[in-house]
Amino acid sequence: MRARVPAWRGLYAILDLPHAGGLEPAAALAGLLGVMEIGPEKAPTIVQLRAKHADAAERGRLARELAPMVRAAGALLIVDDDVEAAMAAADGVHLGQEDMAERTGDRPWTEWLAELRRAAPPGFLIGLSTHTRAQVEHAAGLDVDYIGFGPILRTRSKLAQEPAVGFEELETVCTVSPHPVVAIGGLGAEEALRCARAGAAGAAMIGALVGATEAEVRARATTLATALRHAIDALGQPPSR
Ligand SMILES: Cc1ncc(COP(=O)(O)OP(=O)(O)O)c(N)n1
Ligand SMILES: Cc1nc(C(=O)O)sc1CCOP(=O)(O)O
Ligand SMILES: [Mg+2]
Repeated sequence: MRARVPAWRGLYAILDLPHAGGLEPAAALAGLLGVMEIGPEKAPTIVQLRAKHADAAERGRLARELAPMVRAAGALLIVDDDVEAAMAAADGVHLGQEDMAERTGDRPWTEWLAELRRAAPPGFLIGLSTHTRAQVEHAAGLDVDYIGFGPILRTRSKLAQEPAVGFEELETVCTVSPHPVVAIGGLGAEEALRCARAGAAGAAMIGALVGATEAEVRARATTLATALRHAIDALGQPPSR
């Protein structure tokens, strides 16, 4: 089985704050979105706000500030970790295995996710990190919209990382997962294209999108987004929504 291809296929840009290139959040985001060159194939289709060092109030403020820019570009804003900030201002949330364990405690994940679905607006996206085949198989029974799978290669952007899974395992996971797969971890342009050819719906990146100026970020994001969309569409499966 191959998962359906979502409309948001392509570049999944992670805006990791504080920005490693020293840019303010809005400038880094403007670069990612390629403001002057927006077209469905030239910009990331998803931007994730990942602000691990911000407190809840600051994360909420950032999500409210950035959401209109992301939406004006025709993309979706996902907030990492923070369900409350995501529900208040964004189009979805991304949760890791540890986030889920903390949130659910002794409760079944299915039950907690059903509650989240009921509370969330229609179309709200829920993403879940997976790092092993067992986690992918567990996720298959969960009401999530996509899984992150990685790290594909070792990453410099996350200290506490799981062992690298590699491209062959990604290809298998893309075949067995009913959910669209977003590949993550250690990806540059070449690696992202390999992920697309392995069947990933998206390639998520932090480091490959960092630049010291807005123009530099824009050049990186535009090139990557365009190449990825072409590679994914070349597989020939029409997007489902
Ligand atoms: C698309 C995507 N995939 C995986 C992750 C990692 O989430 P998590 O394991 O919760 O780690 P943190 O990013 O929260 O440190 C992600 N953020 N996005
Ligand atoms: C945030 C994150 N999660 C990962 C996972 O394996 O779940 S890897 C990762 C870091 C991705 O950054 P870069 O593109 O710079 O390697
Ligand atoms: Mg997390």
